[in-house]
Parts: sequence; structure tokens; C-alpha cells
Amino acid sequence: MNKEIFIATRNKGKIAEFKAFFQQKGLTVKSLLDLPEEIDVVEDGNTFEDNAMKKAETIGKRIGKAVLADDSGLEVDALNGKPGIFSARYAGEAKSDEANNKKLLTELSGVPDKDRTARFVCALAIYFPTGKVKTVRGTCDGIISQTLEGDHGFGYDPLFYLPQLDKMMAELTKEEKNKLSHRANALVKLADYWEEWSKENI
Ligand SMILES: O=P(O)(O)OP(=O)(O)OP(=O)(O)OC[C@H]1O[C@@H](n2cnc3c(O)ncnc32)[C@H](O)[C@@H]1O
Ligand SMILES: [Mg+2]
Repeated sequence: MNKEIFIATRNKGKIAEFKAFFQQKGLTVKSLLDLPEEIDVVEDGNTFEDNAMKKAETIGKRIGKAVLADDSGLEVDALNGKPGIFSARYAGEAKSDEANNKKLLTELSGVPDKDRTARFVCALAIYFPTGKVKTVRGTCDGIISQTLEGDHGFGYDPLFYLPQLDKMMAELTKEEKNKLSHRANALVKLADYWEEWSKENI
């Protein structure tokens, strides 16, 4: 039987990464882009976890299936953790990666490399039709570079430098990113619960 996992996102970058991850486990990934109706979830929580739970629960209750949701973003130390939960809309409602990256560079202009430390954060929430919801969090440390580099990935990847690889996140293939990203680290934590939950719930 071909098992399916539903991800409550319309972000194509996230969908591509989840597909690569779950395909290895023999699961098919479906997302909000596969639904005929548009379901909007207002992300008004104060934490990544709150927003992920709200996305998973709202969509899960609507479609009556197990649903995984991701709320993620970038925390920059020199900006006191901004853009944080507002990462998608940092430069406005249009949610443009290009505009967000431009704004980030402007906000950090004059900040030296040693003070440009940052981390990607990913909270995953999983909702089961029994009403049970669980969350996990993964992070990935790096440095915000002075120039954009690389054309893989999405969002802030072209500005996110990984010192241990001497590469930008946007220079990694999906498979490479899926070994070390915040999303990958959260998914690894989820895998511990996954076995147990999927036995009874999927
Ligand atoms: O709510 P959904 O439909 O999932 O899509 P979204 O894009 O609105 O998702 P979020 O509210 O979780 O915002 C995540 C933003 O954080 C950034 N981000 C998250 N993960 C990232 C990654 O792996 N690489 C680069 N930027 C990332 C990027 O700007 C995303 O738009
Ligand atoms: Mg969002």
C-alpha cells in the first residue's frame, strides 16, 4: 500500500524538501497545492510551534487526515532574533524571497562578519484525527554573508553561509541540505515518534 503524508504548506521550497525526505521512506507527499479549495490559516501565534500547531490542526480537522505542518524562519543575533516568525513577510505581504534578502542585507549593513551569526529554526507539528498534536524543533547555525550566492533552495538560503562546509546553503543540492538543515534536524526528531504514531494512526 502506498502511504501518504499530507503537509499543510503551499511553500514550494518546503514541499520539494519534504518530498525528497519522505520518498526515501516510501511515502507520497501531498500538500495544500493538491487541494481543490483554498484553506487559509492566519499565522498569529507568538512562536514557531504555535503557528505550526495551528496550521496542522486547522487543515487536519478540515480534511480529516493526519497532517504535518512546518513553521520556520531565520533568527539573526545582531537583529535580536528578527525576522523570526515574520521571516516569510519580512519585506511585506508579497512574501518575496528577493525582497526579504535585500532587506536583510540593508538591516545588516556595516555589521562585521563575526557579528552576523544566525540560525534557521523549524518547528514541525503533526496532527492526528484522534485530536493528538505533537511538535518538534530543529535548528541550523550559520552566518549571514555580505553577498548572495547559489541558486538552489529557497528563502534566505543564498545569504546563509555554513562555515563547516565553506558553502552557502543555496549551493547545496536538496539531498545535501536534507542532511543538515533545520528542517532535516526536526524531521530526525520526528522519526523517533513517527514509527509509533504511524502504527496506530496512518
Ligand atoms: O505557511 P506555509 O504555507 O508553510 O509557507 P510560508 O512560506 O508562509 O512559511 P513560514 O510562515 O513557515 O515562513 C517560512 C519563511 O522562512 C524562511 N525559511 C524557512 N525555511 C527556510 C529554508 O530552509 N531556507 C531558507 N529560508 C527558509 C523563508 O523566508 C520562508 O518563507
Ligand atoms: Mg506562512
